Amino acid sequence: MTDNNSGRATAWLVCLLVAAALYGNYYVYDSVGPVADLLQQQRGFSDTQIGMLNAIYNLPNIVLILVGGVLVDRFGAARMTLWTAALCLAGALLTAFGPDFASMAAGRLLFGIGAETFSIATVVAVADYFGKRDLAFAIGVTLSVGRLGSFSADMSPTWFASSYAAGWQPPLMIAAAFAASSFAVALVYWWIDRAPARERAAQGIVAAKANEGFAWRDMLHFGKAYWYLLGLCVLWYSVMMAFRSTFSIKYFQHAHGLDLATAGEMNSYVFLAAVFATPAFGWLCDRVGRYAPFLAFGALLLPIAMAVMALTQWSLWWSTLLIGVSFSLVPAVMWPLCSKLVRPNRFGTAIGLMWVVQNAGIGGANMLAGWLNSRAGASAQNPAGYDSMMLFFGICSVLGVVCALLLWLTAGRRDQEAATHKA
Ligand SMILES: N[C@@H](Cc1c[nH]cn1)C(=O)NCC(=O)O
Repeated sequence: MTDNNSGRATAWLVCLLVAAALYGNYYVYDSVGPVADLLQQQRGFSDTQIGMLNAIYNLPNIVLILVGGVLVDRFGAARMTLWTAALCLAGALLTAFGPDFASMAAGRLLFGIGAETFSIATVVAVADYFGKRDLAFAIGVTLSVGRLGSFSADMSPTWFASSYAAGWQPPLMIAAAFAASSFAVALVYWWIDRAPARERAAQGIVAAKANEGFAWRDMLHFGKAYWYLLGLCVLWYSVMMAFRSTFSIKYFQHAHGLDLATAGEMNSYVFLAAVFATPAFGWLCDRVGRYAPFLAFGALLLPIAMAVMALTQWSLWWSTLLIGVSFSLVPAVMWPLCSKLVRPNRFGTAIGLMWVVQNAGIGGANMLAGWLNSRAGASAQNPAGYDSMMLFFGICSVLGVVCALLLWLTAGRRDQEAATHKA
């Protein structure tokens, strides 16, 4: 389908539409943090309630994304992108207009149920159109535009200062508007996909999906390389998300003496680096035709960054640089490589299973790291109290490197070979 010029043009159009849809989705994902203080001051929400508005996103997905992945394989990426974008819009509206905490939490729950399956559908959409050629670059482009959505949400107090001055609700209404634009773009993608979907059906891909029913059994037949990839996904995302999204700013302040603004800025550079570097690394992997060695290199940078932060007094620019490269390289390679390790009609299920464990891992790492800090009394007066958290993150990231090396040994000697031995 993608061998001729019009096929390539359609593929890039779909890639850009999916990227635009992901931008709105990631904006809503990160929209609670900037209004946290206003919610506390104006609605009297406690820290626990604000934490719950984000936690409620992850918890149901420990079970639900697997179903979402199976549904993507069964009904196709375009239909699932559209349906889940509608769910996300409903969730964002309820969060913005909910009269009390319970309805706001229900809104975040609805958004979470839609958003993770939506993300799977976007990766599968790109894989449907790009096959082998330029796949990592195209996935890198969509992820990078998604990261721009996260970055925009972080910057929204500056960009939409007047809405923040008006209170907690207008910024969440802006987030709902981004969810609406994401739905509109998903609708255009679904419309464009109708003819190519018929073509895929004629080639037997969709027919195979529909006839084979649910795929629980198939998961047991994913090859060894897939399970090493899953191990890396859980360990790497647990450290990356629990550290960078939850504890890094506080750690920079207490253990390295940065003020809040500088610590926040230092953290946001990781997002900004990923906007540019993710597609660049994807492009490089496509050109070189190797994936596993790049993945192992990206995974290795994380424990090195942890060691630099915990064991040296080097400038935090070094660890930010290392984490920025790792945060750009690993996702740019992980999802294209996953598509090479399983059959196309099981790709959604394969990502779904990875994200089930990933969500549990991120939730567990957040809780364990918080408990380790509290137990050791970590604070500005006691920076050594963060040592056990850093050791925990260090061990997880080293185990991630072990998974990446085993993956390289199993499937990566010539990555292309993996495609011919799919589970
Ligand atoms: N399961 C998602 C988690 C996420 C991050 N931001 C929004 N959702 C995931 O792993 N997505 C791929 C990624 O690297 O963002």
